[in-house]
Amino acid sequence: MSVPLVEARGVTRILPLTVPVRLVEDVDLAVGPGELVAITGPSGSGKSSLLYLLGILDAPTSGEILLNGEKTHAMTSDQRAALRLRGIGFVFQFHFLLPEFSVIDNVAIPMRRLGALSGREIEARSADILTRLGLADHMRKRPEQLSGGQRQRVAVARALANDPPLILADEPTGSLDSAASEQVFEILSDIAGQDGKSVIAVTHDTDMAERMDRRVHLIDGRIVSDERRRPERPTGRAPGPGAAGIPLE
Ligand SMILES: Nc1ncnc2c1ncn2[C@@H]1O[C@H](COP(=O)(O)OP(=O)(O)OP(=O)(O)O)[C@@H](O)[C@H]1O
Repeated sequence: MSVPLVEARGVTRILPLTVPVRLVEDVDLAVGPGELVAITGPSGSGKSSLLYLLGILDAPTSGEILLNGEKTHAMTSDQRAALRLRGIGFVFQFHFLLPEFSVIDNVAIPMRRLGALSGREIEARSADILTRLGLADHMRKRPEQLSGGQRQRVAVARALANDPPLILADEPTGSLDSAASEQVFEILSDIAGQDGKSVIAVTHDTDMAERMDRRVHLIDGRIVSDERRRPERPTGRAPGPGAAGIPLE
């Protein structure tokens, strides 16, 4: 792997409570473009904590997180927010769509915040992403008019809005039935395999984890195994438009 898209180097996160809580301990992890990585482990093993650290939503107590080779430790919170907006798409177990907005307007939110495209371009791009995710007939609906699986696909579409090279998903299929889970899995798999994005997903679903390129298993905040099922994708492959690096501005 040349420069990993996201890297944790010796990352430890301790919550400074009266009795300090060790969430993540001495984690080294490097993920390259096009990799589809499962983070697994028992409940309370630190999976979500690690994902939030990789997504610079939280900061390590010691060690460092690098995005596209850039150290994030010394960045201001504004710089981190800008980096997240452009460089990282998040998908959570619960979709967190805005109920008063239409599906297409929910997908447009990150693009409007970024302010790089015109209103017409935003509308066209939102429609393209939703069409790709099989939601062309639902764009003008409100989230409440959709099934759980459709809503989660809208959440994935929103995560893709600014074409980030990194997608972080926390139990993305945790509240879905098996058919809807399969659809979301296929989409995440395509985002990695076809678009060349790095996709890291926390999951309790061992069957799904087995089908990913790589499985990182945590116990008590430590990585106890890191198994690659498929060889690393050659770095020349894939990265689609905007996926080659994370712009810092
Ligand atoms: N704010 C907090 N205060 C106290 N303990 C916390 C806090 N946040 C997390 N923890 C504890 O830290 C540990 C790791 O939590 P984390 O949510 O990362 O685990 P997880 O593997 O994602 O769990 P799950 O599979 O149940 O979602 C757990 O034991 C959790 O209870």
